[in-house]
Amino acid sequence: MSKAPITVAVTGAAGQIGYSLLFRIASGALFGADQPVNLRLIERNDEKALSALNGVCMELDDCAFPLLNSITPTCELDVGFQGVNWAILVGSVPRGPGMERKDLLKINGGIFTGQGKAIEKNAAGDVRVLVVGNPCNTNCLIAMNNAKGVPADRWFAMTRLDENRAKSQLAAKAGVHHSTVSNLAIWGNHSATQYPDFFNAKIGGKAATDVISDHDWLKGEFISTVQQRGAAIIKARGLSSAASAANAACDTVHSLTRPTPEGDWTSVAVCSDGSYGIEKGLMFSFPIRTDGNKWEVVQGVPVNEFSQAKIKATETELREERDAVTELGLI
Ligand SMILES: NC(=O)C1=CN([C@@H]2O[C@H](COP(=O)(O)OP(=O)(O)OC[C@H]3O[C@@H](n4cnc5c(N)ncnc54)[C@H](O)[C@@H]3O)[C@@H](O)[C@H]2O)C=CC1
Ligand SMILES: O=C([O-])CC(=O)C(=O)O
Repeated sequence: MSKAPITVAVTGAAGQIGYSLLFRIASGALFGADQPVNLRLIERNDEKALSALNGVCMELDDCAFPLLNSITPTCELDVGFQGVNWAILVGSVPRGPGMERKDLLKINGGIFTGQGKAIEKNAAGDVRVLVVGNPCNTNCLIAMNNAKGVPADRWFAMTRLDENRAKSQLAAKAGVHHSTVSNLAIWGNHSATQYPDFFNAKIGGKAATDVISDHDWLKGEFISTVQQRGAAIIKARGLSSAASAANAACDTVHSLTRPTPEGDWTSVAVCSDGSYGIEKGLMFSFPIRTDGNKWEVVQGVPVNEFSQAKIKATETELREERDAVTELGLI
């Protein structure tokens, strides 16, 4: 191992997503085949959760991953976030059938105040944070506002699963492979108001609206399928999506740490700087580009009347969530 290891904290490490995610991180899927990693695995201070975490650590040991430099299982936030370069915040309660993700705010919101504070106190100077636990945009807002010493451009909430789902739906409709779909922006909240922007998406380099002639499908069923995909998986599996969520977390970190392919963009929720008229400070999913270190919201993406209405609706929901957590005293 020639490179210095990257230290990654994962909360909820013994949960469903953790069980898929940790093995991908340890095998090099996020940071590359020559990049060693230290894993700091955080769970609740609960006998069952810590026993499960112990089992996961045993399995990580049993993989003998060449890139895995160390594993630190803990329920102490000060230990878990010590010196971390990346914090992936998964630990929180998933929703059940019939719930919206924002119904989890009261249950999960409080987790992110303490974690924000502990990240500010203990993490490395270059820390970047990806929030996966739902409702992820507003949980990220809570953590960020409890860690004012960590710059706002280091905080991300995951909408990549929505981007991947939308690409897969468009590809299936067009009868092509999903790898040919690009420029798929998810705007707004990781919720039923998100807007998967088919107007700017491309299939094989052509406008998706030229390749797919059924515009009623694009404006209706396509959007609602992507918005409701999480609920559909909960209904089918009895549990929320875990492997695809872990995969999307890997994709997110991978995309944020490497230059974005020319002409394309990726979707992730970031702290709004007012681009596209979105209220500053909300954690809002935009099309972004990066050089692997510094990212920027892609400017000048055409937003027509239809898109504008959808983007406003998801912004309104995020304002409401922000107001709710303000009232709860979490920010
Ligand atoms: N942003 C996205 O696209 C997606 C987000 N999710 C969300 O991810 C979260 C986790 O999902 P699963 O892994 O399936 O749930 P899970 O219930 O299988 O695992 C959650 C784990 O978090 C732990 N945990 C709870 N509170 C904690 C705390 N304060 N500190 C550390 N660990 C804590 C639990 O002990 C458990 O092991 C849920 O909120 C779910 O809704 C799930 C899929 C996609
Ligand atoms: O739907 C849920 O609650 C889990 C999730 O965020 C997703 O699958 O997109």
